[in-house]
Amino acid sequence: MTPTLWLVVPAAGCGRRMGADRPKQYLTLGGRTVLSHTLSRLHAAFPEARLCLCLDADDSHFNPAWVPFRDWRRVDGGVERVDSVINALEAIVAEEGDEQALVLVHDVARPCVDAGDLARLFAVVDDDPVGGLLAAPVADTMKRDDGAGRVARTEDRAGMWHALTPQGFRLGVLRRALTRVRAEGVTVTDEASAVEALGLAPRLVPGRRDNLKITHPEDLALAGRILAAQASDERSIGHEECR
Ligand SMILES: Nc1ccn([C@@H]2O[C@H](COP(=O)(O)OP(=O)(O)OP(=O)(O)O)[C@@H](O)[C@H]2O)c(=O)n1
Ligand SMILES: C[C@](O)(CO)[C@H](O)COP(=O)(O)O
Repeated sequence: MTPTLWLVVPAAGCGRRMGADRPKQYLTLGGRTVLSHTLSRLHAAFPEARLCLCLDADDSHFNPAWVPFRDWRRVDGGVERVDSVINALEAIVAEEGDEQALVLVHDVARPCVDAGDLARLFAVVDDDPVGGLLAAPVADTMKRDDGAGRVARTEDRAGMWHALTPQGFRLGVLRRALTRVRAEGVTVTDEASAVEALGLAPRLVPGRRDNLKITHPEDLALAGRILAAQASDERSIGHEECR
């Protein structure tokens, strides 16, 4: 039997760096919330997946109408991202008997994720014994600061990648990795770091650099321009196909 595909969307953050009057996933682009855009992108790529949405227990902004999935459930987020994802995995384990179920974890703050990237990531992680993540090769020169606003040194950018999301792993591997780093007090900012701490090497799946994580105020307008450009490209491709 084909293992189930689960999508975990951490959406319980407060958007401190955005500094808005609400969590950034509830800011709007083109009249729709960031959360709605992100879930629509994931649903277009994986309409039959099962969704586990991590929301703050006191979230007063969420509207279930923004969830396009037929099979979805809400779990309470945790203090940190890793706690939110672990809460989702525990809810999945309670429903899913198969540790081989594939779990893709995607930030709600990444609404511009490309359908082709999603398809390529799924194809890789569905056929890999470890799993992997979308990532973009570093194209800028990278500086390490001295803590006082000056350059301490330039880092070698060869072989450096920006980790993006989704990041995809088998349920058993991911649950073991995240619970272990939390138990050991190891701080991780993505799922792949926890899997690496098991001594495993996730696959790097090259992804588009416009898979932006909305983090700072200027990112919102940039994400809006990316979404508009992607929509325009889709319309022009649609016209081409009609000719
Ligand atoms: N306790 C947390 C913290 C973060 N997230 C989610 O993890 C993703 C990436 O986190 P980040 O971009 O840091 O979002 P925030 O934590 O909201 O931002 P900030 O750090 O600026 O507060 C976001 O989709 C966020 O909603 C979560 O589900 N639970
Ligand atoms: C998971 C992630 O998006 C990969 O780059 C990133 O680590 C999230 O970091 P944040 O500080 O929680 O936004």
